[in-house]
Amino acid sequence: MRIAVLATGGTIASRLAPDGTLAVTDSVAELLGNVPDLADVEICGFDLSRRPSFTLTLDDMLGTVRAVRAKLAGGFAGVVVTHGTDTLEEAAYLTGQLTSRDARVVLTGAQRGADEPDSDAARNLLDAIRVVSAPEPVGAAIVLGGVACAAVEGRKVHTSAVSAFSGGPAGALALVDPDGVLRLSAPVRGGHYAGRPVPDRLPRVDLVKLVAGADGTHLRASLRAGAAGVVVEAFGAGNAPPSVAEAVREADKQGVPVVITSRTGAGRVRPIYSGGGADLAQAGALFAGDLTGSQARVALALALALDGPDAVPQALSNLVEGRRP
Ligand SMILES: NC(=O)C[C@H](N)C(=O)O
Repeated sequence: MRIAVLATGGTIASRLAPDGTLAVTDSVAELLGNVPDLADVEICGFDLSRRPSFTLTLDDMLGTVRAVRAKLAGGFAGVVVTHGTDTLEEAAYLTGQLTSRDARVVLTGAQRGADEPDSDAARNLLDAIRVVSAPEPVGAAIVLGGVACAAVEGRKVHTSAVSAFSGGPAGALALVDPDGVLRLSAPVRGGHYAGRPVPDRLPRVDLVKLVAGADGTHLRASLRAGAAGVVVEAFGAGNAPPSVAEAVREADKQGVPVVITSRTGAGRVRPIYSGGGADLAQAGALFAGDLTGSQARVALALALALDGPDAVPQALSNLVEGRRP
């Protein structure tokens, strides 16, 4: 089986500089230098960039998705992307929606630089290759710390631990260790835009997190900055005070969709509270099920780019429910 490894940078390709900071240094050849030969797996490496992921935009990530698709179309059975973990969840959500749900595509990274004595860099890359080349495809996934979770479910949940990614309520797709891959479940969502061209660029979509006492200031600032959509990480089951609902009404009048998620990070948002979520819905806000704020932001950008503003409510509901067109 031929596997392409696409390197974009991140800690997995970083080393300690003399001043104690981490900087991206390694090429894909150096990353692959630590990977032992695996029976029946031929690996080809490609350098896409050498950047920490906190500098990447969604448009940069679209470039990675184009490269993934090109390798799959060009005869590779699977693709591994090495990536910084800080924004891996955005890259994975984009990749997972723009490639088939059961594609052999795995994103990985590391939490400790390649030259730290207890680095997880080499192990994670090897695990990613094990998962992407497993006899039974696991589906588009994030692999770190011995766990595979669906690309469209994963979120970074720890700043420094090697088990930094969780599939959230959807859980794990598989466990991976030197004995191989133990499949646990199949992805239920993802692949929604697998049959569509990768957009040239994505519109600006902002994410506004609410704190106690918050008002509509930040939502209005996003409107002034030209956002084509805004996601709000609201309280609890999707609540916000009346001053935010007022700003939602203004956005609605301007034709800018506002999407409600929860800052809790798990569970569904529902417009059930009078003076809270019910008023947001009445003001025109859409509710994004159980998507996290950063997942909903990428989902909304994709929906605006590929379905158009009028179709956003239906597209968002399909993305939340995992319905494919
Ligand atoms: N662990 C990591 O990869 C974090 C790094 N700052 C990055 O996202 O590029």
